[in-house]
Amino acid sequence: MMNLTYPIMLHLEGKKVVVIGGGKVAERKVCGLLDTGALITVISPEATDELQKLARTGQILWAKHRFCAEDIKDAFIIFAATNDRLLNQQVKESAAPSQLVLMVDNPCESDFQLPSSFRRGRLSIAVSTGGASPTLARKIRTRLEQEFDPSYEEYLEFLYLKRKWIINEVADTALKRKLLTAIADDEFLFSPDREGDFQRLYESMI
Ligand SMILES: C[C@@]1(CC(=O)O)c2cc3[nH]c(cc4nc(cc5[nH]c(cc(n2)[C@H]1CCC(=O)O)[C@@](C)(CC(=O)O)[C@@H]5CCC(=O)O)C(CC(=O)O)=C4CCC(=O)O)c(CCC(=O)O)c3CC(=O)O
Ligand SMILES: NC(=O)C1=CN([C@@H]2O[C@H](COP(=O)(O)OP(=O)(O)OC[C@H]3O[C@@H](n4cnc5c(N)ncnc54)[C@H](O)[C@@H]3O)[C@@H](O)[C@H]2O)C=CC1
Repeated sequence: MMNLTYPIMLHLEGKKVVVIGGGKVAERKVCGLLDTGALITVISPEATDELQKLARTGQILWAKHRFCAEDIKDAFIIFAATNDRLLNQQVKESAAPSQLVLMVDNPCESDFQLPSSFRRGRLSIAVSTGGASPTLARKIRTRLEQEFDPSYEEYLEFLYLKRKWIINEVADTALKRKLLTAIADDEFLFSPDREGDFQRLYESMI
């Protein structure tokens, strides 16, 4: 029986992430890293138009040369995303055991895999098939995007602010618990007046 993977949400602000290769797959991995605050470097003699644009606008660094071991010094995460299987393997071998390496053509020997994911503000939804079928992961993600539509972004912001308020202002543990459960009810998702509904709920409980 194979070991299971462990889902995790990483804070990457200020962390060095190196992507070896500048093709379509490298581009997809890079796009998923934008807006995380990671310091992204692409190592590749060639790069897609989109990667070149990201380099021009300063969102990533592009080192226009072939991989050498020095490139991954101090990297927290490394994507070996070239079309050369041996080179991808060599990247893994050049890395320290504590560095997280993903080889795009070798899931079994990689330290992690990427799920298919989307965001609605503070809400992240990620789907993994453990390498069985990235296409199915994408299909499920597309289905979930319909259910968890863009209205969730505002809803999550409401939940975030109200939860913070409740934790800071409500001392009674039982009432706190009741309020935190109540704000996650569908009623607030569909409400045209969340603030008013919350005030009424709060007053009915105190
Ligand atoms: C193990 C994993 C490691 C990793 O993270 O890279 C991996 C590995 C491989 N992918 C391959 C192929 C494809 N990958 C995609 C797409 C995605 N691949 C992603 C993740 C993962 N891919 C990880 C497992 C995730 C899981 O299982 O759930 C997604 C979800 C996330 C992302 O990349 O950001 C993103 C969809 C994003 C989205 O749209 O939502 C497509 C479809 C397409 O391009 O449209 C195809 C072609 C069709 C097909 O194969 O199904 C190949 C074979 C290469 C070959 O030999 O041809 C390998 C290598 C192997 O399997 O050995
Ligand atoms: N994990 C995943 O999600 C997927 C993985 N794959 C795998 O990913 C590989 C790459 O796919 P694409 O991006 O479409 O290929 P591609 O051919 O578009 O790009 C390959 C890139 O690698 C770079 N490269 C080659 N040798 C290099 C070296 N020594 N140093 C630095 N860069 C070097 C090239 O300049 C090029 O930019 C495929 O061969 C396939 O095995 C394919 C689809 C999905």
